[in-house]
Amino acid sequence: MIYAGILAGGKGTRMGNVPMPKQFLLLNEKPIIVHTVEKFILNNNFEKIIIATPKEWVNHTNDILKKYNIDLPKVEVIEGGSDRNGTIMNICSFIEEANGLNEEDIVVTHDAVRPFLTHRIIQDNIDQGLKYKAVDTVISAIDTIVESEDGNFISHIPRRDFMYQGQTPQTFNILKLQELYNQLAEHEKEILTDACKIFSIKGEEVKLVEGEIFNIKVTTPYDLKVANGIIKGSLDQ
Ligand SMILES: Nc1ccn([C@@H]2O[C@H](COP(=O)(O)OP(=O)(O)OP(=O)(O)O)[C@@H](O)[C@H]2O)c(=O)n1
Ligand SMILES: O=P(O)(O)OC[C@@H](O)[C@@H](O)[C@@H](O)CO
Repeated sequence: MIYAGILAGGKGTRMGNVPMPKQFLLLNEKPIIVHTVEKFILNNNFEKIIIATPKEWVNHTNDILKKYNIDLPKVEVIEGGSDRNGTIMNICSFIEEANGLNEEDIVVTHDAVRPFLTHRIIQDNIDQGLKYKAVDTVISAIDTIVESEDGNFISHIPRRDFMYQGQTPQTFNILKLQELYNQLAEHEKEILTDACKIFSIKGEEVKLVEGEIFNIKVTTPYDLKVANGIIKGSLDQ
């Protein structure tokens, strides 16, 4: 079966002094998370869409799903984990307890705060996720990427045509993801900036699908301004 996991378990500390985690802030009069969930509801392939939020925001999330008429039987709100990968693992455990797991089951995980993903990106993740055990959504690096181990001097400049920037969705075979995550030592978990790295540090292949430059992650107050610009631009067209 095909599941969606919406990662909304963060506190949004880089957004600064705002009254609620950024996924609940309004973008064109609608919470960011609602924009995101609506994109997933439009794809009929999902058995369940599981949203994971901080414990104290579960009720609020259910309330806003009702308010925007997306409180469908296939949408579930659960408690997230203490870090992003912990949230993904909570979603996998929820699926396992609710429906059991078999070899073919996949989960399309997505940052709640990337509201501009497209139907094409979701479908490419599903199609490739059914063929490969892990899938990452990426765009080609635009700037030259400079590596510095001490923050003072360049240690390496990799070839830009080999460089990409990771976005989400990231899609996984659920049993394989659980197997690899459970093999990780604590020091390995600490260096994970996303879930595809769970596969890559274990030498497992991760298939790439093409993202979009506008599939931004709302992380800082500046990003919220950009996001408002993107929405306004799409309404003007
Ligand atoms: N324990 C966590 C931490 C993060 N996330 C989610 O992962 C996505 C991307 O993470 P990030 O932008 O870093 O979100 P925050 O952790 O909320 O932000 P910050 O690091 O600024 O506190 C967000 O949708 C966030 O809600 C999550 O589901 N569970
Ligand atoms: O929490 P951070 O912003 O450091 O990293 C999270 C991201 O790596 C992850 O959410 C994906 O968006 C892939 O970029």
